[in-house]
Amino acid sequence: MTPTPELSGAEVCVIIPAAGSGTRLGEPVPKAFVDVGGRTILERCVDNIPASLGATVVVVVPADLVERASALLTGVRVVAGGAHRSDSVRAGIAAAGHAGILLVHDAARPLTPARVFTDVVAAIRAGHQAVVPAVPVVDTLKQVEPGPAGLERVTRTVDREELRAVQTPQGFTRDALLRAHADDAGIATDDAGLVETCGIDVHLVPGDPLAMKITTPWDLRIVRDMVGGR
Ligand SMILES: Nc1ccn([C@@H]2O[C@H](COP(=O)(O)OP(=O)(O)OP(=O)(O)O)[C@@H](O)[C@H]2O)c(=O)n1
Ligand SMILES: C[C@](O)(CO)[C@H](O)COP(=O)(O)O
Repeated sequence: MTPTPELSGAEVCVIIPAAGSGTRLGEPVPKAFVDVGGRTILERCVDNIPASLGATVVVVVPADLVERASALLTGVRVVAGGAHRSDSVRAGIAAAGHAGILLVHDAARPLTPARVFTDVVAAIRAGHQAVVPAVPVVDTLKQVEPGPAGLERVTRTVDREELRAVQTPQGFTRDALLRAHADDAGIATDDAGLVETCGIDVHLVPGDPLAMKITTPWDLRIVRDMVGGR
């Protein structure tokens, strides 16, 4: 892979979609604003972006929380998101200026190590258009169909050796991410999925267990235990 000269010094912008409601978490405030050990998930997420990237940061929050987020965070641009994750990412892209490398990083992954960010950016600078952190799948996976009396029926066991669980930050050249979102059919749960649909190759770097996403109350409990908070 030949490094792409125009990307070797390209500016990086990290877009943080944080406009979700956290339905599966079930807290009384939107997920990014939930407290973990005295600080919001969102503040922790922003603080984890390594300074060595020299990145600009765009945070996308629910429209009624733009002021609150702006007061909590310094040195970032805060904009209002939309109904779906991809709408919020598009609002972030619109506020990202002309950075040549765009990272999209869930606010819901507040413990992501710096190494994951730097590996993603290094792989983009090395010439890849789309780079995603991923971890092996450790469970045995079954494909199912609806069955009688509400019990699903297994149709087959999936070969987990061919599967990876993807995380964020997901990194893209500006052109790749813009193309993917211009064509968005609204079905992908991540940005790499939209990029794949455009026919652009997506490559993987090692993810990290600490880049786990807070989705359920159990995840929140784990993260609170890890930071020594309530
Ligand atoms: N309309 C939306 C929906 C999601 N997100 C963000 O996308 C990330 C990943 O989404 P997820 O963890 O699924 O968050 P929620 O959509 O809030 O969760 P749920 O599906 O349980 O409601 C989160 O940082 C979330 O804030 C967003 O910015 N705008
Ligand atoms: C972007 C993402 O976090 C990658 O794992 C994920 O796809 C978000 O959607 P989910 O439905 O909450 O998994």
